[in-house]
Amino acid sequence: MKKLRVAVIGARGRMGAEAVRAVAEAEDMELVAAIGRGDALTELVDAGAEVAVELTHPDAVMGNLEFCARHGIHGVVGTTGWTSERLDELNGWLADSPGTGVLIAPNFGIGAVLTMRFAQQAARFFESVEIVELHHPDKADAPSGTAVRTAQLIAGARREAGLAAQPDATSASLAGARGADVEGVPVHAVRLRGLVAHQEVLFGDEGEIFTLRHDSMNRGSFMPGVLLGVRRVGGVPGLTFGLEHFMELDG
Ligand SMILES: NC(=O)C1=CN([C@@H]2O[C@H](COP(=O)(O)OP(=O)(O)OC[C@H]3O[C@@H](n4cnc5c(N)ncnc54)[C@H](OP(=O)(O)O)[C@@H]3O)[C@@H](O)[C@H]2O)C=CC1
Ligand SMILES: O=C(O)C1=N[C@H](C(=O)O)C[C@H](O)C1
Repeated sequence: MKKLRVAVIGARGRMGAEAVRAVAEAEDMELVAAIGRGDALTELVDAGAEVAVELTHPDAVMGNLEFCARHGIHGVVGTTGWTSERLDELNGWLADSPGTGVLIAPNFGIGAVLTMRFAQQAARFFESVEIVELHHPDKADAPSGTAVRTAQLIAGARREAGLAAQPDATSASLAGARGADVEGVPVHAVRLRGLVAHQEVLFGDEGEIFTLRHDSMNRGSFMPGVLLGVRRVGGVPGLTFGLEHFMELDG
């Protein structure tokens, strides 16, 4: 069997180290490069990497992906901090490199992807919704990429259903007390030693509260999603946003 030649960028980080282990143990993959800060990206080309798993930092991800796109190396990206401007730039590089695929997964956890899907489905039935995401205190970005994506999906479903803005009579508050406003959905970020990655989506209506909760108890929980992305990305040129597109959720 021909093995997929896979590299990890950010290999010495919390997620990167886990990904190095998962790729090395996968029977259909060969780990050909483990790139850390200060290592040359040309190692990817020298090693003949077909897919690069990118798990670094919002400040580093764009340079790494530009290099990969230029060299026809597919990307599986967990790094957060995505804006529409960044996605446009990435799409530009991919347009110049037809055949190259990039998957950006706000969350590789299967349960987290399902939470996002269920939240999207529930959104039109409830007047109010708020998101609480809870993470370890070493995380660089807030709110989490998962929470932003969840809020965007909920907001889109509310718009489609013609729902009005949520009720909120707050007229005096301390800055931040009502969370970040992501397309009309309040998102609250908790940073606490002992946590890994957790999210609650709270829906409310008259006399009824509906809560969706997902907990990643360790970073091994993300690895089945990472490996799924690595196996599938080469067959899907261009940008794919969200692991759900590789999970056949609709059939
Ligand atoms: N999509 C998902 O399911 C998940 C996504 N994440 C995201 O993945 C990213 C990484 O998270 P995590 O592993 O916890 O973070 P860490 O800080 O533990 O790891 C990041 C690693 O990337 C390295 N790094 C920074 N810049 C570069 C660069 N230019 N080239 C190569 N390596 C670089 C860092 O080196 P140094 O230590 O020297 O700075 C560090 O080793 C974050 O954006 C996080 O939000 C995390 C978990 C799950
Ligand atoms: O930094 C993390 O740890 C995580 N980052 C991702 C995010 O921002 O959503 C995914 C998961 O929540 C863990």
